[in-house]
Amino acid sequence: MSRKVIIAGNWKMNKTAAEGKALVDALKPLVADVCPDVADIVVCPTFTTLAAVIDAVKGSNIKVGAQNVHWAESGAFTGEISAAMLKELGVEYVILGHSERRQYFGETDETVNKRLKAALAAGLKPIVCVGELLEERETGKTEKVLFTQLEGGLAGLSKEDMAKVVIAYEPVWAIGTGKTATPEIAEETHNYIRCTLNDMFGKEIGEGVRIQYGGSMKAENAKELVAQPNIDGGLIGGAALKADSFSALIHNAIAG
Ligand SMILES: O=C[C@H](O)COP(=O)(O)O
Repeated sequence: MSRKVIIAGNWKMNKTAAEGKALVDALKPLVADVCPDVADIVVCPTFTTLAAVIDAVKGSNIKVGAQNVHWAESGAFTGEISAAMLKELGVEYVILGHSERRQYFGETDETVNKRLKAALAAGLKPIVCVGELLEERETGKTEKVLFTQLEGGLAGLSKEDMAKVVIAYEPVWAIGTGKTATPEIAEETHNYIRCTLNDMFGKEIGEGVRIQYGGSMKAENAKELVAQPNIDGGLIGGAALKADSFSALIHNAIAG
C-alpha cells in the first residue's frame, strides 16, 4: 500500500511568534514545489506561536500542529489547552506522548490515550509518539516497550479512528543526540510497529497507518530512512528550526 509521506517539524520550546512567522515566511517559497498529493508538510510551534504561524501559512502547502492537548473539554485545569481551543485556531495536527512529555511531565500511556480520544473527537489529526530508552534497547526490551505503549496509548480506538492516526517512532537515545538509528534498525522497528498495528486493528487499517521516524533526522540521512518500506516520513526537532535545513530534509525525504 502506498502511503503519503508526512514530515512534521516539532519546534519544541523554541521560536516566539515573530520568530515562528519569520521561519514560515522563509520556508514557504522553499517548499512551494512540494505537491500536497506527494507529502504533508507540518510545523508544530508552541501554543503561543500557533496563531501567528496559522496566519503565515495561509495559501501555502504547510499545515500546522500543536505539541499537546488536554483531554477535558473545559474546566479547572490551570495551564492546559483543550482540543476545541486548538480547532478554533485552525490547528490540524497534534503531537501526543512525545518522550519529553513522558520524561519531564509525567505523561503515561493512559494519559496519551485520553488525549488521543479528545483529539479525535474534536477532529484533530493525532501524531502519537512511541520509543524506547537506550537501556531498554540494550537489554532487548524494545519490542516489549513499544507493544505496551501501542496497546495502552491506542486502547479502545475504533478502526475508523485508527485510520486517522499517525505514529511517530522516536528512539529516545536518538533524540537531539546526533545518533540516528541506522535505516536497518529503524526499518526493523517500524516493521514491528506495523505488524503490531495489523494485529490490533487488522491489516486493512495497519497497512495504511503512516509511521514517522524521529531522532536526529536531517537532510543527510532523510532519503535513506524514508526509502525504507515502513518509514513514511519524519518527526523532526533540531533540523526543523531553520528554513533551509528543513526544506533540504523535506526534499531529500520525498526523493527516498
Ligand atoms: O520531535 C522530534 C524529535 O524529538 C526529534 O528531535 P531531533 O530531530 O532534534 O533529534
